[in-house]
Amino acid sequence: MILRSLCQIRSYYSKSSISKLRNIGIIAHIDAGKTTTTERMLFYSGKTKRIGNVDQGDTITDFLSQERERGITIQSAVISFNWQKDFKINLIDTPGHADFTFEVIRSLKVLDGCVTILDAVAGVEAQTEKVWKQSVGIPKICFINKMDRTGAGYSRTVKELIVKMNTRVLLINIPIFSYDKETREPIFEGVLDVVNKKVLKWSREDPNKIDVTDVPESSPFFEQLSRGRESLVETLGETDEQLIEYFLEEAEGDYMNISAKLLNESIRKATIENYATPVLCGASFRNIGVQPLLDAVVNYLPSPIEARFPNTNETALVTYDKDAGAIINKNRNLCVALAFKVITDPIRGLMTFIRVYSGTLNSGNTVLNSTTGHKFKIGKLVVMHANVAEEVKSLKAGEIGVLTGSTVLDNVKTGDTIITHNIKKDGLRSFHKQKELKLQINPINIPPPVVSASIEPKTLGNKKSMETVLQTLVREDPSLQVSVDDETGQTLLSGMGQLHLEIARDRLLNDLNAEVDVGKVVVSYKETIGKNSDLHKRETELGYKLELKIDPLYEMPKEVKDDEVWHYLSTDNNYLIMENHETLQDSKEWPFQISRDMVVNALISSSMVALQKGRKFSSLPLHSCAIRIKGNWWLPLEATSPSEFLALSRSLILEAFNDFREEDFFVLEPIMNMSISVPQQDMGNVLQDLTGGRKANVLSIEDEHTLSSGDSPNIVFQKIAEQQYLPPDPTLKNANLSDNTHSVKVIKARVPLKEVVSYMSKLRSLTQGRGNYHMEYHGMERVTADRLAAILEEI
Ligand SMILES: Nc1nc2c(ncn2[C@@H]2O[C@H](COP(=O)(O)OP(=O)(O)OP(=O)(O)O)[C@@H](O)[C@H]2O)c(=O)[nH]1
Repeated sequence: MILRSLCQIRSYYSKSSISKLRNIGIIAHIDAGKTTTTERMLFYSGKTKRIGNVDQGDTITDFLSQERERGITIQSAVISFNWQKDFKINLIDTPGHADFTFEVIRSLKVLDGCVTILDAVAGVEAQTEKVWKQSVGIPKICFINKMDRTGAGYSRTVKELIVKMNTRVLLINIPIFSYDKETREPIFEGVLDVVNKKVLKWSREDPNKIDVTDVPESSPFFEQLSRGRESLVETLGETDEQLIEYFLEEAEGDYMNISAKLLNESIRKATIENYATPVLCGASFRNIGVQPLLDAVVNYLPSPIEARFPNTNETALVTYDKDAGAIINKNRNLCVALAFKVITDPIRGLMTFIRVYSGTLNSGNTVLNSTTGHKFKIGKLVVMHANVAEEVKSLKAGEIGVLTGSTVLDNVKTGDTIITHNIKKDGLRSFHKQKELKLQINPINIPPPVVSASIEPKTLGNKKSMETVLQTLVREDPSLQVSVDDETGQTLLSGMGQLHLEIARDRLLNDLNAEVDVGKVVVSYKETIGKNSDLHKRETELGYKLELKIDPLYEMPKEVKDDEVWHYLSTDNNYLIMENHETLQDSKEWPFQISRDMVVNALISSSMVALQKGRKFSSLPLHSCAIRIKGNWWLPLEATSPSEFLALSRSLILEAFNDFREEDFFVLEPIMNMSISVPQQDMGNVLQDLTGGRKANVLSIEDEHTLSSGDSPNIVFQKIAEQQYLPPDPTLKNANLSDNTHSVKVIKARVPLKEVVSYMSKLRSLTQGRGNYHMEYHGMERVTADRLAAILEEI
């Protein structure tokens, strides 16, 4: 039997088009098979006529030359396709490497649901754990991929999932195997569909062909099916009383008598409420299991009207209409969208990806960027199918599309909110000034950069064009930072890791044709202060008054006191703290000609310049400092520009810095959390190398599939994992667990980044190419005395 959509579950929910939209992301650890699975999804949906392969570098979503060369995803691609005829899926394939975490975070912001792909051999890996935690609140389904590999463990992975992610699971399908006639080795060939009570076996020759059979009592799969159903109903019953009622009365206590329709409704509810995670399995590379996964996406993940609304700066009343989608503050004319990604296409130019949350965005509309306060007219709107664009007249609530054209250039950046009128091309005036025009979807936090490289123009004549291409690069990827040293004039490009900067370098040289020299990747060190400055005050004849001091910021307070406001100074854990104004706090009137925002911005700007300069001890930017402004500042009522106030604050901050002497400064370095997988037999060598020259602080050593995960395990979920029905893992039966050569250990350690910048080649040589590691930023710590001299030399 040949089927496109296996379950063919007719839609039982509302038929409006928005209810048939799914904005989903594929998230996982590097190499779990995200791109391979996406390619199959595109093929089965009819979007492509042939299946692309990562290993041959011809996939649809990894279309950048660097992605194809390296076989990894670097930027998240957005692609739209249909499933079960009229469901539309907007899918984002996100990168798995930790250096591109920001790319994942900004995608998560606009997703309503996620598919988490796990490698059945490796289980729940470090990056999956991290992304899972970052996507808290977003409903997920799990796909256990690579079931065809030796050492695949379906049940082992499910157990890890429950314990490490603290989630209940709903086993939608279970793997089935045939056995090689000679070796008796298990061969993965399909799934037992627990919901629809079918066995599905995929043809090896024809990727479209599936053999679908019933499971009568005489079938060898019957026992697994009935236990699987029992487990499913029991888990769902804990939250769905109606299902239990039906089970006891209509189904006469027989798990087999509950219809697929009813089960699917209950699974959908449990998933959207984040009560449990549906789990499916397959081997995308062998084209097994992808169609049921697509069915699960439309059946279980939320549409935009069921998804949670993102946090906003002002409280917004959000109601949902089945046709119009989200309506904010009962204003049906209000369109709110978020720009979540900017790319520069060689042909189309600047493209700004947006997600519409409420209302309709029409091409040609005048819009307000509520983050910057700029108004502008938008040009053409398009919807992307990986790198192919389709022009559309409008984008409705829930949809993801792209703003194109020159008007976008300086008007929108990643994280900005756009407001416009649904119908009128220029209807902004009809909105409430404070309520609607001030509304912002909370910005995307950018993680701090930890490495940098110098960039120099090849000739002086190339300087201007270098600045322009660097601007393009940072506009596309705000997790890259460009800074210029005032004194030496040197430009530094900083990023999340070595790979991040290597990719940026390739992009600069090959795609943007920049005539520049890029220096070696070096660690970004910072410095901090060990004591408070005195209080510095000044009053000028013109009537300006300011009083401030500088404090070290060892730890952020859990809650900010009522009598002060904290402003984050964009990076390096620095803050401007403004104490409540002694006179202004009780009066509603703002007496000055210049606005409150201008005053705050002047203080922020002078603080940032002073802190960035550092250069007290070792010319490094300052980190973890707070500039505290006393509440008695003043400026002439008639002043129309903040420039005097800016100059005063700048000189007072520099004066306060003069209180510190050399011994009051400390150099800080980035410390990384590492998770290193090594064969047991090589563990001694790897540990010796880590704790010796690399100064690692080893936190734990665990078996690869340990369930403790190093953190304090949640007893409730450990119990749930013990009670969960799990079928046997035939592929693990033959594995000799006492054989050390096959056992993999995971070393968790904290290591200074400097000591592991090019660790991969060393690890590979210590483990004959079998070791692997994952690392992520932990925080900044003081450089130990024994390493300080060497580091100062390096700077
Ligand atoms: N045996 C087997 N290999 C697979 C399967 N799925 C993917 N692979 C292989 O695993 C490797 C990684 O696959 P990708 O699809 O690039 O993984 P990814 O998660 O997209 O990787 P990044 O984008 O770099 O994070 C490739 O060599 C694939 O051919 C599978 O089902 N079985």
